[in-house]
Amino acid sequence: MKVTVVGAGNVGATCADVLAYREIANEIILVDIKEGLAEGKALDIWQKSPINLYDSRTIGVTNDYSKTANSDVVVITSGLPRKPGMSRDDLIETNAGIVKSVTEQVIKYSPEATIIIVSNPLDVMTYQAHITSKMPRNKVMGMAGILDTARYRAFLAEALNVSPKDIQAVLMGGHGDTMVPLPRYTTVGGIPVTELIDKDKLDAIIERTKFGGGELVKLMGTSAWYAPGSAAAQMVEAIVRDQKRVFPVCVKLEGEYGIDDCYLGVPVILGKGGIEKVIELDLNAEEKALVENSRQHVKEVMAVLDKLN
Ligand SMILES: NC(=O)C1=CN([C@@H]2O[C@H](COP(=O)(O)OP(=O)(O)OC[C@H]3O[C@@H](n4cnc5c(N)ncnc54)[C@H](O)[C@@H]3O)[C@@H](O)[C@H]2O)C=CC1
Ligand SMILES: O=C([O-])CC(=O)C(=O)O
Repeated sequence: MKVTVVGAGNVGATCADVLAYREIANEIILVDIKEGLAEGKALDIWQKSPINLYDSRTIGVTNDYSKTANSDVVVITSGLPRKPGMSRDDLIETNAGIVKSVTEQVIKYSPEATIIIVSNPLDVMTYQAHITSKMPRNKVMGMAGILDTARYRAFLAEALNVSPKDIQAVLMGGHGDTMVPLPRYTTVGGIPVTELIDKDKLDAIIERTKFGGGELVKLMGTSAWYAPGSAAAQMVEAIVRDQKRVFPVCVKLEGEYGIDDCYLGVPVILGKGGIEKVIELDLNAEEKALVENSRQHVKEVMAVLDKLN
């Protein structure tokens, strides 16, 4: 399997590293616009292989998309990260141009690839890749839900003093402050979380999750990369190994949840066909209202993108 990661910055290089050491793909191409950066990071990851015992080959290139030809999956992480005080939406103008030009190059050399967008603002950059690539919705998707649920699960594991492995959760909506963690679909070793934690504590964890990206931006002056890079690699793994994993993924909704033509995070089945199924949950009135609020926000940012194109 051949996987390309565009953007050799914090998230892209982490993703390539996880893909390599977990041997998710045997050939990993790292691309960046900055001369030498992708070559250097790919070489560093390759030189780690005798230590960590893997044989996936990582190769870096500066803007040479011919080397990405016939990739099975392409992860797009190129673009600016936010700084303290910024929202993800503030990145739209710069990142839309980057995602558009990168998608054109990717599709030229790998017309059959499945594309995973990571660049922010996530839902709207997924929309940008979709309109540029003109690919069906099952092959163009955005990574956010695995990361957002991972934050939620990690906070819960800490509060309950249990292993994060045993916490399962669903989260829906856009990748922003309007995201919707769903306590009714959160379990701890099969036990509904509501039986194990007070409502006040759970509400505080939900609020922390919604602003989880911003918490890290404030701490580091730039955004997170270990969990985001690993989350993107987990999506690649589900596709290349045809695992049929159930994850929250950003996808174009076409009538599901009564929503049309909007890119939102929803639970899906991820396998070799990309998004093989959108799972429709029977949301209650309160959950529906929260998802609708998120939909409206994403739609507003999609309208900004329409003006840029
Ligand atoms: N979806 C999500 O959950 C997450 C999204 N992000 C987003 O991912 C993006 C990348 O974040 P970081 O890796 O931290 O940033 P970074 O600044 O470390 O890396 C971005 C890389 O993209 C490269 N780049 C810029 N234009 C390019 C082009 N036209 N072609 C190829 N490469 C190009 C830059 O040279 C840089 O190396 C940001 O937009 C960030 O907001 C970050 C974390 C989570
Ligand atoms: O917060 C950011 O800007 C990056 C991101 O999307 C995240 O870490 O959730």
